[in-house]
Amino acid sequence: MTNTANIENAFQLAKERYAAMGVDVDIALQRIRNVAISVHCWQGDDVMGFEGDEGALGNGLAVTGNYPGRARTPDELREDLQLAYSLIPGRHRLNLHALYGEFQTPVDRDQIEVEHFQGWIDWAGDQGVSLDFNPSYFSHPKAADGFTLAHADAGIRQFWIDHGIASRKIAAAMGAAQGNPCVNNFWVPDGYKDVPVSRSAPRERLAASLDEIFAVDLPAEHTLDAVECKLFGIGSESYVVGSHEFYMGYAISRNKVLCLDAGHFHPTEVISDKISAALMYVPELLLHVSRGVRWDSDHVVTYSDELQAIMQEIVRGQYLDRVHIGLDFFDASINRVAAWAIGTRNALKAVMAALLEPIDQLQQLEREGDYTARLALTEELKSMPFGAVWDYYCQSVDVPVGAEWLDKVRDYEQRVQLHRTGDLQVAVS
Ligand SMILES: C[C@H](O)[C@H](O)[C@@H](O)C(=O)CO
Ligand SMILES: [Mn+2]
Repeated sequence: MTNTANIENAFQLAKERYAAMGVDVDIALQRIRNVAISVHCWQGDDVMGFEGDEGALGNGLAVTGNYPGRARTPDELREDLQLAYSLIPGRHRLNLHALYGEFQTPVDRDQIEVEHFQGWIDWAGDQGVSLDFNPSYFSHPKAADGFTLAHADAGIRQFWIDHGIASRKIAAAMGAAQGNPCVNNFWVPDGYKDVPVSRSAPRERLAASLDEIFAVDLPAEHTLDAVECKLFGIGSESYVVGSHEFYMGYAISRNKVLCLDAGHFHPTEVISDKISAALMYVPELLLHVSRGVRWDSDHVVTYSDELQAIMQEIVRGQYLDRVHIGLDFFDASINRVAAWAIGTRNALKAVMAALLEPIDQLQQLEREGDYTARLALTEELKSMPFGAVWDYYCQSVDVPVGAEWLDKVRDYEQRVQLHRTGDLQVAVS
């Protein structure tokens, strides 16, 4: 058990150390309270959704592991999310995929409507959580050959165009209900396993399909369209239609939000270096903070160098109001609520560490060419008592300090998750 007074004392000492460096810890604490992470619903149920078809996950996405306790219904997922949010300091968002609608009868993707998400909208209102959204271009018979919006068949393309249009209406309704924009992110898996002989034709079709989807302007205060690029996927190893260059150009020319997923580039390439460059040309960014291990494996986010670099870039560049921070991982080999808690707490810890840097001083040293001091100070920062500030923040907002949150997950696992045996799909006949 942590001791409240010890945490307070450690915090006061840490505050003095930071003040000596020119950092006002109280300002950092005020700022972190306004950082809302978009927590992805799909970690809770292994990206299965509630369409009732028990269809296998497909189109480049794969979840491995068989840890018990997967959420099988919207109510179970909401209950799990409520526990996760209670373990994470601050007020955060929920990122919902279209296949998580609540359907009483089978509803195909081109027919989804706001009513199928009303349960989520009501729940989010009650919880004080804002929603983000995504059309789902995977795990569907009309995506079985790996193509959707870039399909050579006009009928299949139209089906997916209609899905995209439907998703925008739902996102706009969510934004109107919550009073802030719902970011609606388009990830389209289309690509070839082997080397294509026309790389241009699918790209031309994808651009034309997206243009049709985005033809109607929707109020920016309700919804923002984002587009997510990818280098390769399972089954699209040789060619992905929506590559980085494709979507960078698309987002710039159509004034869209560009989504950068940390797992969607060559393993030696990092998105931390792309943020400032992309923000020179696109209005806003959406990040999918993820962790690729050798490939886009969507491992739970850890407190890695790259996670720290991403948050440093956002804070150092004063981009907190232009970057939407979302998460994207799915691990079925550990407790799924714990996965959310670990990944989201890490993302926030990295934001907090970035907020505790003496940025003006560091940037002045750089301008003056004093790279010796720049390196010396950035290295000293690594052993500053940032953990004491983080613990105090958790305590001050009544969230478990340190690994205390794990006891709550263990208790919930025993009482609730381990009783979820078998697949209990919503009744869709
Ligand atoms: C389920 C998500 O939309 C998906 O993970 C996508 O964002 C992605 O990153 C695909 O590789
Ligand atoms: Mn992603």
